[in-house]
Amino acid sequence: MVRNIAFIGAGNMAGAIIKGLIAGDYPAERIRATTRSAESAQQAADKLGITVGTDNAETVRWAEVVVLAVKPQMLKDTCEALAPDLNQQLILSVAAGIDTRALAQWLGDDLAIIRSMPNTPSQVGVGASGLFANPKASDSDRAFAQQVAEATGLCAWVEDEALIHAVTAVSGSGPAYYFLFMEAMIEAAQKLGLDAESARTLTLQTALGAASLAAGVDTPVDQLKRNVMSPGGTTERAIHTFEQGELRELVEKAMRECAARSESLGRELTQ
Ligand SMILES: NC(=O)C1=CN([C@@H]2O[C@H](COP(=O)(O)OP(=O)(O)OC[C@H]3O[C@@H](n4cnc5c(N)ncnc54)[C@H](OP(=O)(O)O)[C@@H]3O)[C@@H](O)[C@H]2O)C=CC1
Ligand SMILES: O=C(O)[C@@H]1CCC=N1
Repeated sequence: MVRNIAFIGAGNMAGAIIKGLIAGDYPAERIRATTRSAESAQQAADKLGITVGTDNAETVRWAEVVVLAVKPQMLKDTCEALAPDLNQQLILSVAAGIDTRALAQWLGDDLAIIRSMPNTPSQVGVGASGLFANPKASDSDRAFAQQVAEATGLCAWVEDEALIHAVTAVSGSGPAYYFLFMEAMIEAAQKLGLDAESARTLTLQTALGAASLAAGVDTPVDQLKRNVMSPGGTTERAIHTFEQGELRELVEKAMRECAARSESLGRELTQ
């Protein structure tokens, strides 16, 4: 299914999705985007190979699908300015925290609105998105949103919108947790004596290998972990150190904080 898609915002997240779509052979001439400044529009156009302008109204009138990809703090003003130019386009919002009820209030009550919580690995085709559709979205709207999400990776639907907060804590923000872990491993590897390049490549390949293995076999991750841990061996000492440092509790706490921030962001910005 090919529809004219307008991205309002062409930053990190929109750029990741657009790159994924184009890599999956979605026709570039059916994708346009806007930014605030002519300078950033030019930069995004050069980077993405699509038309990028600064005229939201014109771009939205051209579109059949409008993807809201500005920061949540900008969303209310952006939506209210767009509302007069909407004519039953499907709305896809990637903004954290802002629910479909608020979006409908700002954009128009009758609109089909689908929220997507994607992540930046979408730009290399390994994204993970959570999707929620309001009741106005048709099966074909849902199919289109799923097609966009699957062009950049995999997706899962939630039927309770509140679960988008949980999706944000897992996959939306999740890449940053792994990047932090990689950063910490690279730093520690250098303290153990490896040069910077070896520290980096060995860390990244290990992350890639572990994720590929976990995704590629049916074995549960705790068993995969045990497969690395020889009794009385080296890994056991490292894992024991993580457990003693209450890594699990810390991960749960961090993810609860993330979901709570998604909720409070929504409350703050939709009052
Ligand atoms: N980054 C991530 O990992 C994820 C982000 N998200 C969500 O994606 C959304 C965008 O985040 P991100 O891509 O990181 O943000 P960026 O700051 O990278 O991009 C924001 C973009 O919005 C543009 N913009 C701002 N105001 C307007 C406007 N009124 N009209 C048109 N364009 C406008 C900016 O243009 P200019 O440069 O000219 O200001 C810029 O291109 C957020 O709502 C975030 O919650 C969701 C999942 C993951
Ligand atoms: O940090 C944020 O608010 C956005 C939403 C999910 C990932 N980045």
